[in-house]
Amino acid sequence: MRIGIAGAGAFGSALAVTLARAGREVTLWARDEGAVQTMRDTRRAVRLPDVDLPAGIDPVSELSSLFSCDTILLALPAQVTRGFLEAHAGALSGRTLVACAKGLDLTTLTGQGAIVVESVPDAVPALLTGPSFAADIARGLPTALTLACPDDAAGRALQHDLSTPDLRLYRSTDLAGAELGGALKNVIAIACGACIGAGFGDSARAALMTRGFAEMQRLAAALGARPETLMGLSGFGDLVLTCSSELSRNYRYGLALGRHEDWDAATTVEGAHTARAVADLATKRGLDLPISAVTARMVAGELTPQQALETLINRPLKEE
Ligand SMILES: NC(=O)C1=CN([C@@H]2O[C@H](COP(=O)(O)OP(=O)(O)OC[C@H]3O[C@@H](n4cnc5c(N)ncnc54)[C@H](OP(=O)(O)O)[C@@H]3O)[C@@H](O)[C@H]2O)C=CC1
Ligand SMILES: O=C(CO)COP(=O)(O)O
Repeated sequence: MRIGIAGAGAFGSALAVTLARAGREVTLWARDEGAVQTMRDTRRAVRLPDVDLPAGIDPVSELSSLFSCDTILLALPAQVTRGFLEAHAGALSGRTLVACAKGLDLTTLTGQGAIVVESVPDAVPALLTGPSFAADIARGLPTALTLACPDDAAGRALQHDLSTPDLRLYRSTDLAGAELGGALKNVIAIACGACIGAGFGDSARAALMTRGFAEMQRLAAALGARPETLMGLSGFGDLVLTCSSELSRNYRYGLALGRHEDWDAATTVEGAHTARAVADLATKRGLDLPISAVTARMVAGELTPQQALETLINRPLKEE
């Protein structure tokens, strides 16, 4: 069985590496012909420093090679997934499509699993998410993730196809819960980074993580997720990792906001887009999500971290 991966960024490359090390044949697609040629010539990943590509990985720039795979992992930025799937819906018909991005689509306010369902209705939709840095996976460090697939039988097969000796996959049928956990934690990670960057301290960060998790649960429940999914790897697990490690781009972006430092706009920071989407969803559904709301306003340059803190701490006192 050959596994296709769309996107040879950090995550797509890391997944390709762990799968190929476990003996799977992998077609790794990137849009940039030059990058593909470099990978073929050097057998090194272009977006992951010092990572060798095992022989089982075939880097390609022709979409036809990707579309010949029965199972395709979508490791593109969250705002790119829908356009990619809609443009190629015919060629992707009937495939198993595993969304790997973590973010809500800004135009439709939908998660990555729902995008697969809507864009390619006759595909088998699935989602791979949870606490994992690409660099850790590529180094062969132990990692546990959630594989969500509404079709239990297809999910069981996929769990075996995508698990490796270093990558332990837990199964779920709750696509909505898994996609929301991975997307929403990025917003809270930006808030936590800003908190530490501005010097508000570890206690304040713990409060943001806890109250941020309450917001994640509130929004996810309103959108039909199962509460227990948010308690697992895709929700709580990824929240802990992303809010506490400088390996996270979302957290580092927050640190830069807190320190009033410049940030490279080309870096993938999913939480910046998702913060806006969450603010829109909260307005539409009449939900109170104060940490996400101030984070969206910080990202938009409408609030400084100090103003965001004052907004949160001066809210009316309430029961926990
Ligand atoms: N990095 C990580 O540790 C993890 C990342 N993820 C998630 O994976 C997703 C991707 O992240 P990551 O791989 O790190 O991001 P990167 O920034 O490393 O890579 C993004 C990739 O997407 C490609 N790309 C961007 N726009 C397009 C487009 N319009 N059409 C085709 N390809 C495009 C880029 O190609 P080009 O180089 O040509 O611009 C690049 O190869 C994110 O949602 C992230 O949250 C999940 C878990 C861990
Ligand atoms: O999702 C991730 C860890 O699970 C990667 O986080 P960043 O996108 O913030 O780097």
